[in-house]
Amino acid sequence: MIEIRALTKIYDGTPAVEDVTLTVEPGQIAALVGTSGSGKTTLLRMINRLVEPTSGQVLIDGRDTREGPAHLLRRRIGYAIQGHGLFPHRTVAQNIGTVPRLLGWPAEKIRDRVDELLTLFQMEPDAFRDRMPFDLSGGQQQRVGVARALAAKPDLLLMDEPFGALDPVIRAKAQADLRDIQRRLGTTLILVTHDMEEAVTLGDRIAVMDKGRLVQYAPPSEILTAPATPFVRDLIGLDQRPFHLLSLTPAFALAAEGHAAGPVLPRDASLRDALAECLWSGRDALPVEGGGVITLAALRAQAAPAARAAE
Ligand SMILES: Nc1ncnc2c1ncn2[C@@H]1O[C@H](COP(=O)(O)OP(=O)(O)OP(=O)(O)O)[C@@H](O)[C@H]1O
Repeated sequence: MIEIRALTKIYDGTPAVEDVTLTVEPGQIAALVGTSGSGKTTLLRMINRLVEPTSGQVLIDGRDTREGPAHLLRRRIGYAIQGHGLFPHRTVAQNIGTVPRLLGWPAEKIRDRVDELLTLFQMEPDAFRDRMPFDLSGGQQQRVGVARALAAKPDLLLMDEPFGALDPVIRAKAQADLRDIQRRLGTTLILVTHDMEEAVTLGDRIAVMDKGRLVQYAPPSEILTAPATPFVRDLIGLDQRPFHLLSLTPAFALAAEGHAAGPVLPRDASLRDALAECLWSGRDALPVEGGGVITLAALRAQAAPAARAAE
């Protein structure tokens, strides 16, 4: 469990982060959102002490992160940033093996771990382990960056806009992969993002920052339907609210008795995907993989009442 208590960072008399308190339960994803300059990166970097707090505390599983040297703390915490930050003159395998090597893992164990992670990220180990970063596509570099952050099996992973540079298709895939891997490994994840859709689909809870302060910390559905301040409402974007709400629910959860013609919707597709498919194919109902159908009327009901309740 990550406990952030009254954390503050002051630069030249101006607070970048002010009195932030929040807890992230083990195995959960917290998404940090807010306008540019609201203190998200500073907050994230105080957790692994890349930035030293002016005051306040961070506890990881009850232990104050100020106990012991910062570089040892950082070996226990995965960290992935936008633009991946790979070492350009090291192979994919050397990049992924960076922290295990620092921790003194035997060479064979590191090799196995590198291959395991490459396989997990759907990059054939024989084809990729000896490549250099410049030989990879942007999406592959990004996945190697995340694999490197996960290499030493950290219980905690910090990510700062990890998918910011990716095109929408690769981005959606990378997000799905991350969620899958995070669930499988039980990693606690704190993620900075500019993208509300990413925060809604990945976050168990969303932390909204405004001018260095935490203004709301709640599950996505609550942020969307009961924004705590006008700032949070603006950040969500009122016109996007129904779509964000639909993104929260997988298709199988709304599938009801009935019959519908045409191609089947994957059971894990979101209701937003279902709406897009209805509109695009001109159908009023879609069959869902594994049984049942989703109707346009059900999608409308799902998107609307919660949105109206927030008015
Ligand atoms: N090393 C520093 N020295 C002085 N001021 C800093 C430093 N780092 C950050 N700041 C200031 O602290 C504030 C918060 O910055 P931070 O990078 O945490 O915001 P952010 O929400 O991550 O922004 P963005 O979304 O643009 O990355 C900004 O006003 C920034 O200028």
